[in-house]
Amino acid sequence: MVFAHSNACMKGCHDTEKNKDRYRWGMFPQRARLPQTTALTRIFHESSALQIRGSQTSEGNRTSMNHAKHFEVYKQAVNIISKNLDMNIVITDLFVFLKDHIHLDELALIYYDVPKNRFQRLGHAVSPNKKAHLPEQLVIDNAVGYIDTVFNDAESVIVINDPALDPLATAYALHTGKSERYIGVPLVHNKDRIGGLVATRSDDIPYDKADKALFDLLKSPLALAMSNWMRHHRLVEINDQYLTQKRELANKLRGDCQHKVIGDKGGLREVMGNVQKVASLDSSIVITGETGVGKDVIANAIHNLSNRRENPFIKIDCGTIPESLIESELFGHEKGAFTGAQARKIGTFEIADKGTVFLDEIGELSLSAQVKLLRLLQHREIVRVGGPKVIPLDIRIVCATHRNLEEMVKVGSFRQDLWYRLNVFPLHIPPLRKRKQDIPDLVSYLIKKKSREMNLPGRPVPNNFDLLALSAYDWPGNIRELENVIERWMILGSGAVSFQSILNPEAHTAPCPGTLSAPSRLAVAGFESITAPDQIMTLNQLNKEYIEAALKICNHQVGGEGGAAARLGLPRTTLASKMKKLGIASCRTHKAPPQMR
Ligand SMILES: Nc1ncnc2c1ncn2[C@@H]1O[C@H](COP(=O)(O)OP(=O)(O)OP(=O)(O)O)[C@@H](O)[C@H]1O
Repeated sequence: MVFAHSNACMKGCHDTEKNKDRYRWGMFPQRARLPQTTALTRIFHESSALQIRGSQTSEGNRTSMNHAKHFEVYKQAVNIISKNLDMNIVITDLFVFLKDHIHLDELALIYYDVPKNRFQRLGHAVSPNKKAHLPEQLVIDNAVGYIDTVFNDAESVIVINDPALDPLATAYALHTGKSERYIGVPLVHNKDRIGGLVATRSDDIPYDKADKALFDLLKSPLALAMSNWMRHHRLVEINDQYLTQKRELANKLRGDCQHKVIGDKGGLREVMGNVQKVASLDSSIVITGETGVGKDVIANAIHNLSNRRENPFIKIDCGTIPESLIESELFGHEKGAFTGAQARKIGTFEIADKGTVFLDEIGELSLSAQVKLLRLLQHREIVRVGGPKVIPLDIRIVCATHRNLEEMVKVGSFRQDLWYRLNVFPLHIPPLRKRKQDIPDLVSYLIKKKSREMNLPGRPVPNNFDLLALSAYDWPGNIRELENVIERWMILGSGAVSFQSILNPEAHTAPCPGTLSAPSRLAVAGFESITAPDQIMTLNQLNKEYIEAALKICNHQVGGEGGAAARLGLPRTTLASKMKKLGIASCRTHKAPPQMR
């Protein structure tokens, strides 16, 4: 048996008659001097001294294998073992082959599955008339100790003619219900204990020295094959894990993205209508718009609504890659294509085959890269830098720019033919100041997003006053700026700080209509009654009136319980400084200054 005896058993064996049935010895007498040879010739050299049964038809039919025949058997076995990565096929083919050289009814490759603490059958072949097979999995007591004992003598082939003498053989015999004879060889590769090859025979004839010689021949190639299989298996497992993770992330991303185009029913209704129309086609798209309006978001939406959604979506920011590298980034390069190209590099387009490439800031693309991009768009193929090979690709190009590409075409810094090829379907994203109706939805979406990112237990809710302040702002940085403002607001403590103070209203609010003087009840009532532009006042005016109204209601008490600060949800000091800034006389008729804490 491969994983043969325990120490205790071995001891006992020396003292009993049964020991004769259970013999194991080093296969090859130590040679005084071995020529410097390869592993293969060494095995061949050593094994040639042994007797191997030429035919299994009768025990007496043994022939001394000559050098050439021995080598022939080894060669054929190696051929079978290395032909296939599937160990089941290897063992089945090996079983058929070995039957011409040794008597066996069953052949199995086994290994010890450490996490599951059990022996596992990996490849298996059996004679058609054999009914009870070695089990697929088997648990024995003290498996680790048992394996230690077996592998400490890893150079030996083990023969067990009495299963009672070996714990694993005993367990197998209990399972099959038969007392069989076993021959096995432990497989070690690079000092790693890989597993073992086990054969059984059901007749009464013991395995002998010639059988052992044959098994010894198999151990190196089998150990190598099994080690390769294990590595392959591990890689397949890792690959599967990555694919699962990738699928989950893609699903999550898709899920996020589906809700991410805020304003699709509002200010982006028209844009999203066009996205729906063009997404499933392969037409190139140019997205234009100011910085931060959501060009990335729309490019993502196009990919996710297209038939390419299961394939890669890769964004390249042409503005951030040095001009000297951009060609190699996009199209890849061959080894030695230029100084420093020490290995072949696969470019983004190749990686994104069957998917979408989003070229942000396409206006930054060098003229030579523009030529290559044109070739991709015209012929659906690329050539790596420094390479002769034409590589066909199936890519959809979406690009974006905040530069005026038509102007660039006019001055010759952007190729006209490429511009026509790209600009099949232009999409313009309006700036946030032109779609302020989206602000409330964007705000609640961004608060939700930031709360998640910042791991906050609850989500702050802005009041109407806050929303009005946000709507009055111009948003030169568009949604990216809104996102930053919200993050700052949340970090500073949403209840304690107003958006106006973050936005610096003096610089960005709409021009002051001058003489507007809305009744303070507008402020107190939450502005529901504002219905016309001339009713809008500046936020400073509004703030002032609102705070004055609150003070009046609170009997001019600023701090303490029931004071205006508490009612306004502000720390007393914050309200006091606002009052100072807005020119509101503090504690005009304050009744209880000591209460101000
Ligand atoms: N419609 C939208 N719904 C939700 N979030 C959005 C929307 N538009 C933009 N955003 C968010 O605003 C931020 C900026 O958006 P994005 O990067 O897409 O802008 P951009 O136009 O590509 O900017 P740039 O021109 O600087 O590259 C991102 O965090 C994005 O998630």
